[in-house]
Amino acid sequence: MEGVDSNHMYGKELEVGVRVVQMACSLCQKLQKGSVRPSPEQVISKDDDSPVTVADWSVQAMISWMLSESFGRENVSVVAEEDAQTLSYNTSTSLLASVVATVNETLAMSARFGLKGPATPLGGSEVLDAISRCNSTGGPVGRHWVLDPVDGTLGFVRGDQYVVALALIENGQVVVGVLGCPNYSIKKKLVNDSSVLQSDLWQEGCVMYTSKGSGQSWMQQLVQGDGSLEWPNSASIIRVSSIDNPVMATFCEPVEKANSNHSYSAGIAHRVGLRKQPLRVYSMVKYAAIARGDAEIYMKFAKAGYKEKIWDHAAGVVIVEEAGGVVTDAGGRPLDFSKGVYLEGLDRGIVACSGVNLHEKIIGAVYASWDSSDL
Ligand SMILES: Nc1ncnc2c1ncn2[C@@H]1O[C@H](COP(=O)(O)O)[C@@H](OP(=O)(O)O)[C@H]1O
Ligand SMILES: [Mg+2]
Repeated sequence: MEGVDSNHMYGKELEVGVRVVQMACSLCQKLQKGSVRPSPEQVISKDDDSPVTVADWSVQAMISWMLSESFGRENVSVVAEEDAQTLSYNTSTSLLASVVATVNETLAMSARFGLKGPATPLGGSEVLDAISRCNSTGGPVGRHWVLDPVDGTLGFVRGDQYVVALALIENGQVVVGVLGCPNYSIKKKLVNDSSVLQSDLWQEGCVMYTSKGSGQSWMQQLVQGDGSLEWPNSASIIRVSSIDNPVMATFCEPVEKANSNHSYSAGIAHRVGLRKQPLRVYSMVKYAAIARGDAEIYMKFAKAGYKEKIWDHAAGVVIVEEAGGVVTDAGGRPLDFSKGVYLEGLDRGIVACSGVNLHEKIIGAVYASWDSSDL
């Protein structure tokens, strides 16, 4: 029951990745708990209408700074969701001050997570610089970290599921994946009733991680209260579900209709004989649910023209694969992380399954039904 140690390939990258994601989860929980939960005016709408909060910027700044410290600034290329533009406006002084305070409060706890923080607190320009350094566009050559500081920002704002997702891509392949799931308890299963996800589960979240080729994915508890992170640690190995009968299988999909066509996935579900109601969950927690066997299928069919970004999938895909699952586009081909910020060439949608039998059935149903759909 021991997690990977530093002799393992990508050992240092994985170790630093888990430590910073644990720290980021702690940051998010502090913001989400009680009084400092973002009020509506603290949730800013981006150009694509998706929300961004102090948590998104603070996590990105903190992780960017830590990666630079750990691996050397000149060696670190980060592809991440946020930029520093809004925060740099003259009208954003108080927003920037909140981000700087949050980042410094978190960095001050570095030792508990086995990391070294700055000698003196970071100033505004250092925080802005750490955020804007994450402007790499990735690509087929070299090492690129891929970060979604808060995936499922809507879930975060609503006190529901969200994740901190960090991955490392090397020469176009995802080689390390870390998913911090602050509201996804190690013990409790996901249910459709979001009222069960309220405050009693805070502090019981988990972090999942893997490195490519290890043949295993791990799960550990979030560091609690004033606790500290041990490494190597007592993480548990997680495996996908062994259910391959569609009648018994659970499928999950995005909560938001705008992000995936619910009626098309319902048609696929009917065709392959799935009986259970879909489990609608925000964020990459859907990948986490497949990896640890809480669900068997994840389907996402975005509107034509929407281009999936690598940070919304990289960490989840490698964790599901190493836990024994299969992830492809809806045409059955592997996702291509080598083309830059987007999953270029993605065929119709994304299908993640606990095993090949269910996966073949879903892909077959897509081929059989696509032409008669309005997608
Ligand atoms: N129109 C759209 N279609 C599909 N996915 C979208 C979308 N608009 C945003 N998304 C992505 O869907 C993610 C949320 O996933 P889900 O719907 O599964 O919870 C968002 O991540 P962020 O919350 O990090 O912006 C965003 O990247
Ligand atoms: Mg996202």
